[in-house]
Amino acid sequence: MLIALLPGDGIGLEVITETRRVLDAVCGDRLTYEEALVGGAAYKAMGHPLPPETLAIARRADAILFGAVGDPDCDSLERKLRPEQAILGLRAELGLFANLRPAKGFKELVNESALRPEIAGAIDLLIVRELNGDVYFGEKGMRKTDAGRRQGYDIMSYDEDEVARIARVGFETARARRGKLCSVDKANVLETSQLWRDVVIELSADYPDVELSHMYVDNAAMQLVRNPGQFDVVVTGNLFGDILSDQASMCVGSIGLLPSASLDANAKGLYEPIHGSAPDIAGQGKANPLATILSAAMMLRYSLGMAAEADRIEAAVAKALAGGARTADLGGTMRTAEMGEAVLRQL
Ligand SMILES: NC(=O)c1ccc[n+]([C@@H]2O[C@H](COP(=O)([O-])OP(=O)(O)OC[C@H]3O[C@@H](n4cnc5c(N)ncnc54)[C@H](O)[C@@H]3O)[C@@H](O)[C@H]2O)c1
Ligand SMILES: CC(C)[C@H](C(=O)O)[C@@H](O)C(=O)O
Ligand SMILES: [Mg+2]
Repeated sequence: MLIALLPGDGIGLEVITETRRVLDAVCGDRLTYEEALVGGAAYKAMGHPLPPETLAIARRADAILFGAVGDPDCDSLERKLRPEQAILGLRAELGLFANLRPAKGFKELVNESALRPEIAGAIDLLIVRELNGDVYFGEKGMRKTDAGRRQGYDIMSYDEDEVARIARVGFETARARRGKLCSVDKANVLETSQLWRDVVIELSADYPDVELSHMYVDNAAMQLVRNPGQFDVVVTGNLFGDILSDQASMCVGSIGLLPSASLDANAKGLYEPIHGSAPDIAGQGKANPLATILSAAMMLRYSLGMAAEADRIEAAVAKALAGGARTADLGGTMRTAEMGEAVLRQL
């Protein structure tokens, strides 16, 4: 099976290196890789953050393993040339509309969580984030007001089909887990959210076995910290899901722990940590590679039909943590490669 390997920028390279070692140990030559430049690295070498060659490799691969994009050197570029356009472009071009971001506590880490141990111990939720629409992909620009003042705008919109297809993913995943779905919106203010809520309620007739609730996003942010154990599956839009998933990572212990899958209608997927290129620690061997290693496990399970191998990797990560493996984000002193080795030892 062919994997498109896209390390990207900053710590993306470091966390992909460790993940590749783990995949080699578990899958050997059953996986082959085509590596390509993406993000700031691609812009610097080829003048575009998502060169056609990279997109072609992503299209023909069975799955895509992605590090992170983002490079401060590119901050002054016009928006369409910035590194982040690469990940947005891949999501749009490949129709990766369903972003699954699981946040599951490790019992060994309850003391590293930002929450009290008894609350952190209860977190086991899945954020199902819509990934092809919302304010991310609406018309945007910069214009002048009648008074001659600069005005930036980004149009937020969802149509009912976009809402329905992600809501179905929410219902189906809730059905396969603990049967609870919380739809998060801002229906007290936004028309997009009112439509979102209406469509979710209409669909719920097909899922009488799923217990549906609705929550405004501001309350959801608070409830995630107060009592994350109340959530099973959370389905939400692109922007709210982006923010809530970073927040959920600190309930578990670190942003360096949360993996993700971005799936199309046929479960072809891109797999990446939820974090970015972390320029503040890039190149220093400080990054926690576990989010990417766990993303690779999701890849094996969802796109490659290798569930037993995925289980092995997840068990090895849990054992490494149980054995005291800690990078700096978890209050320890291990370097990125040492954390990779701690996982390898458990395999
Ligand atoms: N999917 C992606 O490629 C993606 C995701 C998020 C941000 N970004 C981009 O990354 C760049 C940096 O953004 P940011 O600083 O807001 O977010 P970030 O996630 O890169 O970093 C936020 C903070 O968390 C820390 N951190 C992140 N991952 C870590 C890890 N694995 N181990 C230890 N610490 C970790 C960083 O050091 C930083 O202090 C920006 O260009 C942004 O657009 C890309
Ligand atoms: C880099 C950025 C475009 C991206 C997003 O907002 O989706 C990131 O924050 C993420 O969570 O993957
Ligand atoms: Mg994000």
